[in-house]
Amino acid sequence: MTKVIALANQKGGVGKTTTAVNLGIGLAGDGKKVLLVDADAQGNLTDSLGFHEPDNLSVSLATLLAKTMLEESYEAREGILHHHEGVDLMPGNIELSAVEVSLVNTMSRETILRSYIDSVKADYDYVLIDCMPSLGMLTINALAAADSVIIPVQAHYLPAKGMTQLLQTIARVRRQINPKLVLDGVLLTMVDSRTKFSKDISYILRRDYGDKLRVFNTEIPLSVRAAETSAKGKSIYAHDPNGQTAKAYAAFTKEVQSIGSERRHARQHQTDHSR
Ligand SMILES: Nc1ncnc2c1ncn2[C@@H]1O[C@H](COP(=O)(O)OP(=O)(O)OP(=O)(O)O)[C@@H](O)[C@H]1O
Ligand SMILES: [Mg+2]
Repeated sequence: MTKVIALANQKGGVGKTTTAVNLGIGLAGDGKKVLLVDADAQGNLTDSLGFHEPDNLSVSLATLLAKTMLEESYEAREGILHHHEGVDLMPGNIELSAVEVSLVNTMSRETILRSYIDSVKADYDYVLIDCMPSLGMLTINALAAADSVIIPVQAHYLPAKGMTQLLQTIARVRRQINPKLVLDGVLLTMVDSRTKFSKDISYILRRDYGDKLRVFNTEIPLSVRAAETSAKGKSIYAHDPNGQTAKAYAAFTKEVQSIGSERRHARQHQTDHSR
């Protein structure tokens, strides 16, 4: 079964896109079929995968969302690009801004992205949606389309206030649109292990939220090599295979895969006991 994961945080620059790339390519390296969906008008995910002029693409997510809204038909694989490290990409670009505006007056405005993803997901084990830094309609659409959410948090800032708002939005989407939505957890990114501040953030997150949500064991280190990857159009595994960040993203990829099996075991356990 396909698992659809949204990478969301309305705070900008926390590592959503970098995580989408390296989790996606990490999963592909483990033999999974992966579609990355760029749901951000900045087109950073598309750019990071080497399609450096996303605004010049003739078909992108905006095209297909517009067709979905108008109930026009499209080819199942229309617009899907392939990256040489083994993942597919539904690119995004500036046209998503216009789509986001027109969603407001559309029927089923929260579930247009879900309809699109439902039409392509059978080909994939994982669909990862890279959200934009806002809690607007496109992010709501991503949460409505997802089975679970991963929240990257940059270890430089105390996330307290923004986190509460994000958790409330997730809870509201779960109540009103997508009851099966779960929060997989929070991923600490850009962790500078030399500073006490990074350690404090990690400690505070685990202390204040640890009983309500998973904080992934893996922390992504701050590294210039990670920051270089988007310009190169490749993953950290290709750019700096022996570095700490590649190791961390590989470990994080394993953690994400283990969540599915934990849940399956828990369900199995429940059904065994209810027999
Ligand atoms: N582990 C890391 N160490 C150092 N720099 C990083 C790391 N991860 C990401 N970066 C850099 O930090 C910046 C923000 O990362 P990224 O684009 O992944 O965040 P984002 O949450 O997707 O941002 P936005 O909210 O704008 O979409 C980028 O320039 C990226 O290259
Ligand atoms: Mg981004």
